Amino acid sequence: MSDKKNDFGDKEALHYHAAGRPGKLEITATKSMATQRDLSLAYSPGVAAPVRAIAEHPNLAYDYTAKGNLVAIITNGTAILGLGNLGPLASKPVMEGKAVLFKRFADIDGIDLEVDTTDVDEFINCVKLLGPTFGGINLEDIKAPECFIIEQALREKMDIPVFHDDQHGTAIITGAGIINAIDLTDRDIKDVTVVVNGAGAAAIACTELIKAMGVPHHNVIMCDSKGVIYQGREEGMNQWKSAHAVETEHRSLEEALKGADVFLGLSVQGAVSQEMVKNMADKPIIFAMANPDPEITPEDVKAVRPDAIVATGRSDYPNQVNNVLGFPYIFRGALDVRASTINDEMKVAAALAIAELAREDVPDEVAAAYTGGHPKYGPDYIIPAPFDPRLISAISPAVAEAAIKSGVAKKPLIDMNAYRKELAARLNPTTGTLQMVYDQLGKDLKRVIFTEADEETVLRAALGFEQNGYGKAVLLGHEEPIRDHLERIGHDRTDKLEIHHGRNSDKSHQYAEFLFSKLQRDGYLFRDCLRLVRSDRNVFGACMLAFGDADAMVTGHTRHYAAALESITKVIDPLPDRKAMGLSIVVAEDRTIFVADTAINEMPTAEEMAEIAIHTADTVRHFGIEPRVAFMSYTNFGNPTGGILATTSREAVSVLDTKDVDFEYEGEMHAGVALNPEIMQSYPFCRLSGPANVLIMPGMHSAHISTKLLRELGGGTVIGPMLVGLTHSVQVIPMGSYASEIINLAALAAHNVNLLKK
Ligand SMILES: NC(=O)C1=CN([C@@H]2O[C@H](COP(=O)(O)OP(=O)(O)OC[C@H]3O[C@@H](n4cnc5c(N)ncnc54)[C@H](OP(=O)(O)O)[C@@H]3O)[C@@H](O)[C@H]2O)C=CC1
Ligand SMILES: CC(=O)C(=O)O
Ligand SMILES: [Mg+2]
Repeated sequence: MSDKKNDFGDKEALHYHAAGRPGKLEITATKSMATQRDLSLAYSPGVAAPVRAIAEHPNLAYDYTAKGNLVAIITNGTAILGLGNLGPLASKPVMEGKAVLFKRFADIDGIDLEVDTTDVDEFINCVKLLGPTFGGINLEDIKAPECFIIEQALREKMDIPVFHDDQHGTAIITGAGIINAIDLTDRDIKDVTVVVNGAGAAAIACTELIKAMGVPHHNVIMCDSKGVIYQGREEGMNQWKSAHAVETEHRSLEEALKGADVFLGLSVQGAVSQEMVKNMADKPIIFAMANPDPEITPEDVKAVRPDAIVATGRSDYPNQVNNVLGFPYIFRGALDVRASTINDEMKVAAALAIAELAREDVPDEVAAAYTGGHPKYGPDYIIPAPFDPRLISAISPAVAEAAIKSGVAKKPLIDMNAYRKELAARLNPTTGTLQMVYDQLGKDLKRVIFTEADEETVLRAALGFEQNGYGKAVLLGHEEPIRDHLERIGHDRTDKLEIHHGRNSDKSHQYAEFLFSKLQRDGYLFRDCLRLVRSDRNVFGACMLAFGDADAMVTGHTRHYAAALESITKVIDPLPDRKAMGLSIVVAEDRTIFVADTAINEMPTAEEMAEIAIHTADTVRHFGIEPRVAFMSYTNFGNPTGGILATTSREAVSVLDTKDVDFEYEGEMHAGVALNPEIMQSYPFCRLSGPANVLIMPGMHSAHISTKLLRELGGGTVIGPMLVGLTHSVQVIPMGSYASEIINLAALAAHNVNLLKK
């Protein structure tokens, strides 16, 4: 039984596994199988063509089958986590779990194979014979010392990567954590003394890696179930343990831990007591990694050693040192360059990439996935969290690059930068949609105002925007809180930042005069305008744009959309013949859809809807997407007749018919017809050549509600609403946006500057 740090019990865990379709996996087809023709292509006779091609050129299996993205997670269940030898069938939930992690974190298709034998040769033969099916083999939870023999033999016999996760996956993450824990406690790796508890698969591999990283052999004492492994010991030994035997007086874990700097636990629950950690050196580093329950809990450590850095293998404590941080990404990199093996160079590259990533600022999405505030490199954050979306683009390219350099890549990558972007887009389709925008920004840096820079989230976004090379961040806000946040975040280049506030700006008078010239006939006095410029950041920022003191602006983190817009439009006019409007971008797994008007025109007339469609189509083209516009309704082509909302959508189509537009449009229709090609086939006269990618809504309520629903229910990532149709580039973010969402809109704001010039 666990110590119940988690908030669920065994009953809930069992229900989770049994609910709906039992287990955690299913297989889905990647090709259409809707018609007789599809069947002929996928199976007989169509399948004969790839069969012959592969028979002639075996490498074509990577082009015509799932092999290249398919990894087998293979075990015999002899060391299931720290639960021991419970057999192959009982190990299935863990192996299915690993398959899910492969998919979730690296888009790799994993399949679990539980092999019913403890005979080493039988196991080796079984796995070897399965070779043609897979792009890689992940061995899991096979006990030592058999695992060493099995892995070694399979590496020699197979031409695809074979990787025993409990050995190398664990060693890589432990290595990364140790690098950072040593750094944070001001130690030198050559001086640290280490006690390793456990002498099995994980412990031996971790010990080998930390020694390769610089910990001297004689500074490491290894213990197993019989105590210290000292030179000359005979009981319970094997060649792998002997390699780590040292000359020492110590015979028990308790004795070995006296004065030790580091404890690495890869054994069983409860193997370490509070008494033992009390006697360790100052600022001890304690990695209690037995799963599911550690050798000692962080609470028990902290009660007696508040100065300790503690890590466990679990996700419900800080510092999760678990191989989930490694194996998905290591295989991703190896598969993508068709590496024949995963060698030491690739493992070291992975460890360094992980250690490095922990020292960078943490994005809000990661912070939001964990309770306890925004993690910052330090004793409680020595290693990135598994939900960190940056892991894939940090680790996999490092592994791929090391494979290429060490000569084991059969398909070297040409463009590492493009690969990094592709990886980021693979798990977060938003990145793909915005990539073109980001690519263009790098070539032409714009000055973008962040109006609420004294809000920490906005400040992080501004710094991230600048650090990523998207443009120059111009900060609006009170200087003192901005500097306080910067200090807390650990930003050390404050001298390079440009901070403004209307209250102490020498431009305020000039801006107020300009504003007065615009507003005097609306009853504003000069002093009203001066007050606005000094106190309303949206007015001040908009004036900066009007005077060319900055190129674009992003605002709205703490003010309602309408309120922010009201201030902005006091200064900035709509474009001639254009309507200001809000355009939201919904990035779903397999497509990107634009929805308008999500922000400004509450009940557009038919003419206004047509206008919104024209401007949206124009904007969509700037994203490199050919618009297919659908006018939305709850009715389809006049059936049923419907009320004002339906008829307005229908009339908007008629209005467009009278204009000479160069994009596809159709309506009125409901969302099913617009987005589902099979339903659309029921209306053969429909002029759209494919599913719609621009949805023009009959009112702001439906536009707003539908995009918010998608955002909350997880049907897609929603960017925006993006404000279009003003003479200067301004974006108003939804209140309380994450830093990454602010960066996206800041990037769009910078990108739109050039569109306005066209
Ligand atoms: N956090 C992570 O990412 C990972 C954690 N682990 C954890 O590490 C542990 C070991 O896994 P693995 O190496 O695969 O298993 P193995 O079966 O290969 O090794 C188990 C080792 O633990 C030793 N052991 C058992 N009881 C004790 C004890 N009371 N004191 C000291 N040593 C003991 C065994 O000693 P002996 O040789 O005498 O039998 C053996 O050397 C498990 O708890 C597992 O969950 C493993 C992989 C990854
Ligand atoms: C994490 C893991 O692989 C184990 O505990 O065995
Ligand atoms: Mg394991």
